Amino acid sequence: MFTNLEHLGLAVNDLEAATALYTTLLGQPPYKREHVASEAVDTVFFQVGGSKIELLAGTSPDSAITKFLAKKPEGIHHVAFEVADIRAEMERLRAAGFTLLNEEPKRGADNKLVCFVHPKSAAGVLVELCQSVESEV
Ligand SMILES: CC[C@H](C(=O)O)C(=O)SCCNC(=O)CCNC(=O)[C@H](O)C(C)(C)COP(=O)(O)OP(=O)(O)OC[C@H]1O[C@@H](n2cnc3c(N)ncnc32)[C@H](O)[C@@H]1OP(=O)(O)O
Ligand SMILES: [Co+2]
Repeated sequence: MFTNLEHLGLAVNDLEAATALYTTLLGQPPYKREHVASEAVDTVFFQVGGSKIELLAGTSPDSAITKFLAKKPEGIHHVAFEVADIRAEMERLRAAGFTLLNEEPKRGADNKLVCFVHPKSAAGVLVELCQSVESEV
């Protein structure tokens, strides 16, 4: 079951400049900065009510964010939903014909297990499923 819009992922060229901008825009500082080596990204998280903004910058040429920004302007990169049971949701989406970008859940940022759905099977939106690690059975 999808339980919440967990975060909006924004791809940015200059993480420090974007962090300063969003600190002013949101009127609050980020609550977390995290490097995710497996994705070759640096992330900065802001909490906005029940949702979050995740700023992402690529840290290597083969980072998905670097590749994205080589072809597209800065902006919305993905939408992430919180799920109660990521494995069950992956099975459900596979059976429904969605293309998943990873076979198994993988460690994401912010203490989450994550999986991505290809934008081509989600009406042009890169969708991320997130399950809190603490809640993993
Ligand atoms: C996990 C840490 C953190 C977290 O929250 O926990 C993150 O969120 S990390 C986020 C970065 N990691 C990822 O995005 C992993 C999943 N992404 C991928 O596997 C690729 O980026 C992929 C498959 C979506 C695109 O791969 P690639 O760029 O090599 O392919 P193309 O450029 O050929 O794109 C194919 C096709 O898809 C369109 N596209 C690409 N990226 C996006 C996007 N973010 N949103 C919407 N559409 C996207 C692209 O335009 C191409 O379409 P076409 O019509 O053929 O031009
Ligand atoms: Co994300």
